[in-house]
Amino acid sequence: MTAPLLQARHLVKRYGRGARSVVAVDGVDFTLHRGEILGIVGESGSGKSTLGRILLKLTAPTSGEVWLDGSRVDRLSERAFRPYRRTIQAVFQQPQAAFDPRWTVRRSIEEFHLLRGEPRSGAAATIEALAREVRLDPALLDRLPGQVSGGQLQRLSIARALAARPALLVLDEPTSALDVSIRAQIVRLLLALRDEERLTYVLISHDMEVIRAMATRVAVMRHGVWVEEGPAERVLGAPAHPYTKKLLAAADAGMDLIRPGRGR
Ligand SMILES: Nc1ncnc2c1ncn2[C@@H]1O[C@H](COP(=O)(O)OP(=O)(O)OP(=O)(O)O)[C@@H](O)[C@H]1O
Repeated sequence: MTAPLLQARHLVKRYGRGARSVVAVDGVDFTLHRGEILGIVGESGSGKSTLGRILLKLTAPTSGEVWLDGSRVDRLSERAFRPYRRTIQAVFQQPQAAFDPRWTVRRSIEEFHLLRGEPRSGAAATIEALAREVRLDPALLDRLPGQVSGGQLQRLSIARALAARPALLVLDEPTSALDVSIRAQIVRLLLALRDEERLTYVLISHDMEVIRAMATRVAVMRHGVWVEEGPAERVLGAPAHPYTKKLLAAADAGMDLIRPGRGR
């Protein structure tokens, strides 16, 4: 068996101090192997995004460890972490955040590509190939972010993440801002890319349908704690924890019990 791609060891994140502090992540442990899709579900405020941000090194854990590709990375300086920025990339709910509204999407992807240390020569061909990878006409690259649809912009943000040739994508509510009809297309695209690019995903979603369609493993998070974790079929088909049962029943009844927060 190959070494795990990602490991979390007893991660804790506390925001603030004293009586008013919030423990957003409360002792999370897991090991993720290549090719897996780990779905993380839980109500709004359960700590899913905070966990994703710790993995991406966008926020530091209060305690605990993150191991990427066999190396401990949570204590590294930004400079020392730079090579790992290629390994782990993110796709967020609002694709607009990945693009400068004044630039063509080509320029935003190109800048990102250069930031990742890729040479300028060949960048244009690479970026057009990336557009095709996400099943878009490269002509769209010359538009501003406001001149493409939400679904197209999410595809472009996936292309931007792929520009780094990552091994792992943290997908934080990647379909939640999209129309229902577009969601299925993005799910199909992400599944196809996982196979084509041998990717591994951490998938944060409040949408049980998306989790059902994609996850190979599911973790259920409540108040910062993983109350249940296991193979997707088992957790979704025969949940053991009462909270998981409650979430699944709410999803079956069409209730949006775990709607994600917006605008943070
Ligand atoms: N920067 C911050 N400062 C203080 N508290 C925060 C901060 N970010 C998140 N929190 C708090 O930490 C807890 C977990 O939030 P988090 O956004 O990780 O949950 P979530 O499960 O992703 O929620 P949602 O689905 O609504 O995005 C919440 O109580 C939230 O209010």
